[in-house]
Amino acid sequence: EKDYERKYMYAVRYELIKTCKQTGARLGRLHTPHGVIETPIFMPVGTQATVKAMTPEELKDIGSQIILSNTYHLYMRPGHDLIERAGGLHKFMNWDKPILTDSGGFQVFSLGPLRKIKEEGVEFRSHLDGSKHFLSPEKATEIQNALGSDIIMAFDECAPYPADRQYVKNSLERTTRWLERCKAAHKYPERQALFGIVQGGMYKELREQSAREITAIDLPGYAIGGLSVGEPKEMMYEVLDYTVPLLPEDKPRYLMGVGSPDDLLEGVLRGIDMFDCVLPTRIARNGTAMTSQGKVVVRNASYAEDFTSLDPECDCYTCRNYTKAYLRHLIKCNEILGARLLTIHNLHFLLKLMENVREAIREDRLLDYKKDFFEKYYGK
Ligand SMILES: CNc1nc2c(CC[C@H]3O[C@H](OC)[C@H](OC)[C@@H](OC)[C@@H]3OC)c3nc(N)[nH]c(=O)c3cc2[nH]1
Repeated sequence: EKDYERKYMYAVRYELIKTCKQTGARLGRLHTPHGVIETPIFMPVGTQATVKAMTPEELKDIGSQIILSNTYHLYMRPGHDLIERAGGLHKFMNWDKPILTDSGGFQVFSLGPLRKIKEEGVEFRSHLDGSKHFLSPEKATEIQNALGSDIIMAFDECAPYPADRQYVKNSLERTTRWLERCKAAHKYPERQALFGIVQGGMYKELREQSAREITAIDLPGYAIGGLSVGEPKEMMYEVLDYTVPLLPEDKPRYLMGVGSPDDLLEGVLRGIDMFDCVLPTRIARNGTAMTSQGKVVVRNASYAEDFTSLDPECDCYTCRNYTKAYLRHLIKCNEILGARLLTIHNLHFLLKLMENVREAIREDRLLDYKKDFFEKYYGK
């Protein structure tokens, strides 16, 4: 039975190991064609088939189990057909662990006025040369089939924030129809897991409607979309409070576009298993580090002669070998090594945070861990 399910029912199978007695947090394993992923997990973002400034070996050294890449960007450049001819995204970027790709929905919607939404799909202009393009559920699925990612996301509309109730209702109902079309167009369900995405904005009844409609479609996993779009943190947590319980316990739950350390912890407490965010890599390139003592902006003059390591409690390559003064120098000179060393540290920091979270769940002490972390990182 297990083997049958493993081989033929789903490309990705979630194994719930335990639920933390103190909270709703879960410890799990995600079995994929490219390996097993321990959850809760933070997934580094590699938009253009690379996690910026990192080699695959460095990503593995810091504990990355899965990385993300972007359908919209890869379709635009170098083209999903070229990547297919290269043997698929894993081969093209020399990454033999799991890959998750977004459907491009979020990207084309964030292109703003350049795009027109219709039942058929979305017409938009390329951010590179202004040429006209069209993305539909079928096209987004075809692109991800060509890329060969282990987890592919449904083509959805991430409603803007704020958005009026009727708009959000029409949008979520179209997203459900689009999910049916993605599932019908999906060529390899036995080796690429299609995840549905729950929408519904910040409206309780609409979130309940979307969760009902999306989970009525049998899939290997489900995401909560339409959050981390500028709404207040408390609002996002409230939406999670009433949306997560509507998702099936035996499938992975992915909160898209989240997040900062506090959002990761608050999401885990509410039963989320998977997260992605550009934050750690993006702020690294601007010279900001996430450390056990909170954020450190190495560019600040106060670090000019600070010959201590970035984070006394961190054992990453950067913290073992370089000082704040040297990192500040590299960032001030806009040296590539500066971006590399801070990216290594920030990704290691978040991956280590999630490893500590998994251990805390295992030992039923996640609330205590969260309290300690908040006091040290946020000073509260
Ligand atoms: C930040 N708040 C945020 N990001 C949302 C992403 C995109 C995630 C996407 O966000 C970047 O693309 C722009 C990342 O590339 C830079 C992508 O990684 C490859 C990542 O793909 C999973 C959403 N994607 C879909 N399909 N649907 C959503 O409702 C949604 C909501 C998000 N909120």
